[in-house]
Amino acid sequence: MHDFHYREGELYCEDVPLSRIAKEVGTPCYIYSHHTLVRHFRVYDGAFKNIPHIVAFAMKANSNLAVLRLMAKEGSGVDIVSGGELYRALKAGVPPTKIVFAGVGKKPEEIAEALKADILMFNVESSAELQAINEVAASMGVKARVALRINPDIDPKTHPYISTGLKKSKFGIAADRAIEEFKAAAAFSHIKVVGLHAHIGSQLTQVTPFVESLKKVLALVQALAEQGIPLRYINIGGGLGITYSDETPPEPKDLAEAILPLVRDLKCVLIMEPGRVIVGNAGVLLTKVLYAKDGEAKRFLIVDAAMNDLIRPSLYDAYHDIRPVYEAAAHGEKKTVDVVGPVCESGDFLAKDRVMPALNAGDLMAVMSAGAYGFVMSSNYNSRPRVPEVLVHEGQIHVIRSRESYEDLVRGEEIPEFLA
Ligand SMILES: Cc1ncc(COP(=O)(O)O)c(C=O)c1O
Ligand SMILES: N[C@@H](CCCC[NH3+])C(=O)O
Repeated sequence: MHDFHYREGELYCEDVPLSRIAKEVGTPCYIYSHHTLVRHFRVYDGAFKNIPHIVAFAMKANSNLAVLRLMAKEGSGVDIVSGGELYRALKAGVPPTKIVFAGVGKKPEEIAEALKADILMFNVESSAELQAINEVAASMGVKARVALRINPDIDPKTHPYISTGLKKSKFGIAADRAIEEFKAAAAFSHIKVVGLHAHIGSQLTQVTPFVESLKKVLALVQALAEQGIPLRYINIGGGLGITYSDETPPEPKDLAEAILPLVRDLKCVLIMEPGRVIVGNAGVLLTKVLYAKDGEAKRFLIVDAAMNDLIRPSLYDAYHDIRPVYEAAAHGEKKTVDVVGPVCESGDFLAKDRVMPALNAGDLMAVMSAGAYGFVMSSNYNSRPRVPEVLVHEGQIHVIRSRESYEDLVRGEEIPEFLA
């Protein structure tokens, strides 16, 4: 995260001190580095430059319009999972020719919207969905391009909540039923089978599960070609992990090195759906200590951000590094603390039993590695307005989503006449 660094004792994002953002925008807020976002995209995309490929950024990780626009400008496509994500992608100017649509529960309206936009393809997760897509396409007089998402039954060795390619998972079609499903798909009047998709999980820290999954995919691609169903696209999903604390995940070039020899001679376009690896370490959540409280057993730092702003610690027991904005504090006395928010839940914490500098009320701190699955998973729980998102670019602070107001909180709610 070298665009987030200490300079003269203070934490900066690129050339902007975080204290300036706190002053101008307030806390809590999400802060993204434009420079890091672009660099991460280019490193990933560049690793695969020797073969025909599409990077379809998994926008579920961060779907802010400005982030999507900058990705599109870099040549990225997107992996979407809902009509809402399609709407955002189109609004941000992502070309439909680079949009792929995954998810186990696509609704007929969403399928119609995607067909109308003429997206590249649907990643189909069941035979019932295939039928639904065929019906919607028939009613619109078009043919839907699809890839079947297979479940390769590979253990990605990550958190169980973010494993997606095991037999017991709800995602994809069992690999041993794939040929049968592909044959059925090819027989539909309004379906054109163009690819095969597999995504086995998120925050992967080893290359081996990717390779094992790809080997299963390639065996199927060959078997399908022999049965007269040639495929043009192979989608290996996303999932590359990042360093939150001491993980040492492979870099995109390591992934490319392991994968390219296996796919080089195929006449296929490789699609990849990285999310976290592009945006995770390009963002932080800036928060302020409201109170320090010494409880019976431990010390609590009560901050103005909470589980509704960043749910990963509460949901997955995920580790996010926390750094004081003023470096002097980092070198001061350390204590074991819980960093907690104001939400009325015991599970509302950003760090538990963390040995960290003894900060006090008014101190600013940055929750690191919060660019992926941060703001997008935030909620209004406890009627807390969602926080702003800020993009730093060439010394400027751009508010790319403003802080919600109390009016925003009640938008769409109504008290019916009979209660008047
Ligand atoms: C189908 C699909 N593609 C891509 C991704 C992106 O994953 P990650 O953010 O781990 O790269 C996900 C989420 O795990 C997914 O479900
Ligand atoms: N939300 C998860 C990742 C989910 C991946 C979705 N396919 C996380 O924060 O780690």
